[in-house]
Amino acid sequence: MPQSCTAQDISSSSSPSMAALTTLALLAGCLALLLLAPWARRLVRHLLRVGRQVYLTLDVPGPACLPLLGTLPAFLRFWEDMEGTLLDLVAEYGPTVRFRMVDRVALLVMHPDDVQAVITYLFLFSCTAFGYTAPGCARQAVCTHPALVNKADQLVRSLRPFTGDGLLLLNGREHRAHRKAISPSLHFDILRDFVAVFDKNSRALAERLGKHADDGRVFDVHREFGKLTSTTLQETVLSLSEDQGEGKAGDVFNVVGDLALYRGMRPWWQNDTVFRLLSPHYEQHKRAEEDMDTLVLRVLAARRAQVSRGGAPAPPRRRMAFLDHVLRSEEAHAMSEAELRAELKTLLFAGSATSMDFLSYLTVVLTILPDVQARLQQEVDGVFGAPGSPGADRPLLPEDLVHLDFLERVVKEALRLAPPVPMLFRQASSDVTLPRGVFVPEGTVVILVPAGTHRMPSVFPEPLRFDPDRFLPERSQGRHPYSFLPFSAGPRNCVGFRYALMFVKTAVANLMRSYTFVPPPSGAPRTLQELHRRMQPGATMTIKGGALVRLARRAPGS
Ligand code: HEM
Repeated sequence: MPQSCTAQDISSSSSPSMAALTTLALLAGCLALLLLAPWARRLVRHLLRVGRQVYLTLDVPGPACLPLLGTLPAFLRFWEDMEGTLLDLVAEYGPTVRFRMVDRVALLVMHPDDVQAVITYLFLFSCTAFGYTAPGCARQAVCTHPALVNKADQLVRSLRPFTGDGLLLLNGREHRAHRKAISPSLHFDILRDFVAVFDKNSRALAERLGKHADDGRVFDVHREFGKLTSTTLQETVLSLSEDQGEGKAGDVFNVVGDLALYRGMRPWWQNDTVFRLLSPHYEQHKRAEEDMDTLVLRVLAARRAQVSRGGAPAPPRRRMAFLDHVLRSEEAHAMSEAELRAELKTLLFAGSATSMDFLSYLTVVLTILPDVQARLQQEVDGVFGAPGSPGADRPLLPEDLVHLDFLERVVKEALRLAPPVPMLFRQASSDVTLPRGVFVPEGTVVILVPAGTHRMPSVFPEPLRFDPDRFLPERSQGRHPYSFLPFSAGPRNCVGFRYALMFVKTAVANLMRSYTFVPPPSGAPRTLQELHRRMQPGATMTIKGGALVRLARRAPGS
């Protein structure tokens, strides 16, 4: 009779293989579940993508990686102290530096050849390697390659709640369409009309500053420039007069910039639910979103109604605000209400913090370099007459700006040394090789750092010296066209760069007509190097502790 097997036998004879099978089945089940869940699939895909980025950029030099965190601490250190670390990074690793963040690889790109490729989308690559040879081309050709045209997705996610999908964040066809609708409204002829507003508001600022000149006390000129910039933008973009506009708009834009960067830099705050439940900044974030909406909603609704009724008289051609131009343009009719709102918020945000921070930086530079300030005053007096002379008080006209050559060079040199937008973020939508041979895998974030490009001694000799005359035409000849990027370049350059230059020149000229900026007796930076150590990168570069100055009235005939 065959022996029956006992339970004991079963467990002892088959337990190892059964246990292994069960474990395997469980694992396979979990894996299948994971792969079926969309979020799990996304996660696995993302990890594979990042792994590929890491592997294919192993030969690009960069700081050493920590387990899990990668080079995030090194990147945040660089972010906190760009002045102190930028040149060291370049000296150690060269003009392309690789960072490995928690969830992606980022490459800092500073060499003008590579910069050109990134922002003009033109790539020099070996045609034969792609099995394609351009007519008349033996090995290399300039080919249009849109791989790096898109903004990095963290930037888009962190700024979108505030501005919506405006020019700064849009990609591809939508970007081109909006750009086409908006650019004509910032045309040179229209900007000439805005000079009257720039002049009126900066003279009002000069008047307000009189009290500081009289009491001789130290004050933070950044707040004043905030008011000047936001009032002027609201007037020229939305057609709001000073008392209709939102006086605190400048503060809102600063907060928005800081919050967007704070969130964009920290991968753990990317998820909306996590940010809402856990972040100490959520309430502030929500308020700032509401403030941005409030700024444009009221005006846009009223103006749209006017235009569609057709009854409201068009504002006189002179002083017509940007919004009035856009609403009357054919392209804008194709834009939805939400798109138009996003563009208005984008223009106000992009134009405000950049201009006010730059004016503050330039003013502090003038306190440190009295010779430059004296030369500026001399030039301004040559155009308007010395203080107290007949006509010295006349309004500034667009024609005057053409004669302020030295001022233009001072502005450019200040933009070179401290470009207000510290980093430009792009993300590779496919694999691409930069002209100097660095391979950029799909998904990699490419960060242009204008301050790094602007300090390459091969392009700007003695790069740390403030020398406005390096922008004289004879000294600019032969300079790489993509070595000076305060407004970026190419099809995604700053749409407001002419506006910004005219506005800044008008404001500085009007202040120089009446005042001399003087350094505070103590606690202020005494050298450019000290000033640069205090520059704090955010969405724009601000001065830690504010732009502290004193003001002295210029004596008649001085
Ligand atoms: C000193 C002042 C300014 C500086 C340094 C500056 C700099 C820049 C830079 C570097 C970019 C490119 C950003 C990127 O690629 O990520 C940019 C884009 C932009 N700027 Fe400015 N900007 C200034 C003033 C203004 C003003 C006054 C306006 C509006 C009136 C403006 C509107 C814009 C817009 C809409 C974009 C997005 C353009 C696009 O992607 O097509 N900016 N700006």
